[in-house]
Amino acid sequence: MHSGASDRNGKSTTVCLCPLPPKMAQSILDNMPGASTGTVVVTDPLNFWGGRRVKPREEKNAEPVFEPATGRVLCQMMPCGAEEVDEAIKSAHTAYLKWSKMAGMERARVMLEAARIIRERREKIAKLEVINNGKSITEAVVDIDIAWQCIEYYAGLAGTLSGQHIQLPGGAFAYTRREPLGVCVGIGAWNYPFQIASWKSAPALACGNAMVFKPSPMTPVTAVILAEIYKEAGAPDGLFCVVQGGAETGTLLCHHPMVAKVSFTGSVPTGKKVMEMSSKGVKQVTLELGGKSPLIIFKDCELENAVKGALMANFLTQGQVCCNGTRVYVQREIMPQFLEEVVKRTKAIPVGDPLLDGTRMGALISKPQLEKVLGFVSQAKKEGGRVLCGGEPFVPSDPKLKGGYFMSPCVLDNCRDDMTCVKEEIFGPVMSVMPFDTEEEVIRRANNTTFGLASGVFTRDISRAHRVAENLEAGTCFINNYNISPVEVPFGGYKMSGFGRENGQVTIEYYSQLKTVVVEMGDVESLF
Ligand SMILES: NC(=O)c1ccc[n+]([C@@H]2O[C@H](COP(=O)([O-])OP(=O)(O)OC[C@H]3O[C@@H](n4cnc5c(N)ncnc54)[C@H](O)[C@@H]3O)[C@@H](O)[C@H]2O)c1
Ligand SMILES: C[N+](C)(C)CCCC=O
Repeated sequence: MHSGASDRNGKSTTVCLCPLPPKMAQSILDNMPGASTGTVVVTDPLNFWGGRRVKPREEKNAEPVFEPATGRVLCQMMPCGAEEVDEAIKSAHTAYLKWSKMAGMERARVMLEAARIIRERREKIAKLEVINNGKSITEAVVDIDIAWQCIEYYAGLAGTLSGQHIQLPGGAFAYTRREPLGVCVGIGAWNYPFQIASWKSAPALACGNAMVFKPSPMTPVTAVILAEIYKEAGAPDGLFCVVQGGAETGTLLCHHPMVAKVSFTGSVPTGKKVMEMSSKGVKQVTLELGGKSPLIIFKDCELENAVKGALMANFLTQGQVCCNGTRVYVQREIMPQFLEEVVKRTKAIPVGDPLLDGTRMGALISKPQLEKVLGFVSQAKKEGGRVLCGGEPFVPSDPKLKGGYFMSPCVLDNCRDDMTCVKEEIFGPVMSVMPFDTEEEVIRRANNTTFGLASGVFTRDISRAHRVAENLEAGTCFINNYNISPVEVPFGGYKMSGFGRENGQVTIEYYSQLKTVVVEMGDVESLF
């Protein structure tokens, strides 16, 4: 099937599109209830623009996408090139022209319907996420819940966007208008594929923008589900588009002249490139980057909670979480009790088939990532660290999981601030534990990093808790908990962990712009 598209000079060009009716895509989720680890192959197109799934113009440069729990090929990801990126952005711009003229409450109704549909299909979406990402189904369902809650939250804000009236002398006045930016680009990482797509699209759409989203090439299969749901909910065709690809496709998106803003989630090195590319077109940028966050446990803490907090801070999504509290500072007096309990709990974490309800740790995203994390454990031992548990490749007993990327969660002690495992982001299930003596000392050590994404403190002393939170250089500080993600509160980094925010009311500022209108009610008093 062919569809005409006009180029910049208005001449019509023909691009080979192979659209699928939206109902075809539903079949992928419909197959989920009966799916199990090692049985799914995704063959439908994974791009989405113009209100339909679209195959790339030429099926070339295909890259295999693996199921982390089995090492099988889940699908082929074919990166979009310049023509497809241009098609998607133009599709988004067409939708933006319509969507931006709607009232906030009209946008809200579409977003609330999208949130309802996601909620209704949460288990099916979560299952597909598990198959592509490797995280446990228990976590994935929570991730999908946080995704629809984010869309619901910004639907609530869509109708509240407003400006100000300012009275000026002589009857003159001014008012401000909060206006959308236009076509926004979202670029996602692989650890929370559906959630990241939702966290970026929800505020963008609420403010009247359209979005073109590029998932990580390692997790291409669920963002297109979100695109279908937005369409099903009544969004204009092109409002939320999905283009697949890696660095080259991402570069094309950042350079495209019709893109007003780039919201990026990923590593610091890539974030720097995105920032540099966006500067060429003076595009707004939001960077959600890496971290190596401190978790500080004082001797007066409620120890049971502190241990649970340390596990939550290190082992969700196989430790592949940007804001994890992987530098665990424990006041010296309680170190023995802490280590005994945290090692016992870590050893008891069920590792295995991520689709089983009892599993709490699935497979890491890829074989290279598994090998990288195991390399950090080896390096830690060379530098004097002591492995108290885990840190080894894990082969589940189920034969279908033999090729999966599993490892046992690891607790290291005898660590020092100058060790590689303490300085660098590992992005795997490795907790590095260190003793400290005083509050002043631990704040200094906790802040001695170029990162600044998150932090945590466990103490019963309410004054100390807030004093420590004030003095930690990080975008988030969890007090007596860790890695909870209420969408009502902003999330984002300090220092090299990035800037801008996602979630919370403040994020409206990052997806809109303010126009001032000054109204003269009298005559012009001219100097000329
Ligand atoms: N702060 C957060 O919210 C957050 C969340 C998840 C992951 N992360 C960070 O992301 C990293 C792991 O994710 P990753 O391996 O996908 O990161 P990555 O930087 O390798 O890739 C992130 C995304 O950028 C794209 N990309 C790569 N090169 C690009 C380029 N030159 N131009 C445009 N796009 C490009 C990738 O295709 C991918 O979609 C970790 O450092 C982690 O801390 C941060
Ligand atoms: C949902 N969390 C735990 C805040 C993670 C956000 C994305 C970071 O990896």
